Amino acid sequence: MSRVKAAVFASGAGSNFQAMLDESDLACEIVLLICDRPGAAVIERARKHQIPVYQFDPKQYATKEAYERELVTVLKKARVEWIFLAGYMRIVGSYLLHAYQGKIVNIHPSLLPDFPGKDAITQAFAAKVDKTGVTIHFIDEGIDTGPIIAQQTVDMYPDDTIRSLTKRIQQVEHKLYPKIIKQLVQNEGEL
Ligand SMILES: Nc1nc2c(c(=O)[nH]1)N[C@@H](CN(C=O)c1ccc(C(=O)N[C@@H](CCC(=O)O)C(=O)O)cc1)CN2
Ligand SMILES: NCC(=O)N[C@@H]1O[C@H](COP(=O)([O-])[O-])[C@@H](O)[C@H]1O
Repeated sequence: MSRVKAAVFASGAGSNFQAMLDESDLACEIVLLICDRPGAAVIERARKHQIPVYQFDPKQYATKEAYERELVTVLKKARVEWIFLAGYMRIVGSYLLHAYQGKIVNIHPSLLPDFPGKDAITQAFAAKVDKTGVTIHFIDEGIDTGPIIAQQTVDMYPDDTIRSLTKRIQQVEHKLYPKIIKQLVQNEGEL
């Protein structure tokens, strides 16, 4: 029986995408990388693993729905059932949300609801909290407001820099995301 198919959406370095590729027992098959940033390092990671890449430039479209309609056509043609956002820096609009209701998951580098948005690590560092962490959640129309699936804390130390904190957070992400993906896919969205 063929595995459930998934797509990853990413905009940057792609270390979480790489962690999924390196996981031998992910329970789903990553069949497509969607990237909104031509030249992003994540694209080369996909190429090295012979994963098809669909690149798009949002600035070439009049509206978010216009490019999301194209994305959904590509996703459905590839029989994608799950979408995992991994450093995808676009707000997912209602068209894509409804096409994949309850099947779009995001990873965020803070203990939501603390520090939502694009610069969570910088926010936590500036707030001088003694711990932060990682959140994996379903997405909804809001930003980082969807139902939380899993969280793991990461301690902060007085001599931390943003770089050292980011490294520890991403070490947690690279273990937690593949683990949660496997559980979600095997349990059809339930944990
Ligand atoms: N509908 C949702 N979409 C996304 C979510 C979400 O929770 N709901 N999570 C984000 C990831 N993210 C932070 O966690 C985030 C990404 C992008 C933005 C943002 O303001 N993007 C702007 C501009 C992007 C750009 O200039 O490159 C935009 O897309 O209009 C905020 C938070 C992923 N998507
Ligand atoms: N707002 C969402 C957000 O900040 N996501 C964060 O982007 C990074 C992507 O790294 P990667 O490209 O190396 O996987 C990850 O740390 C992820 O938590």
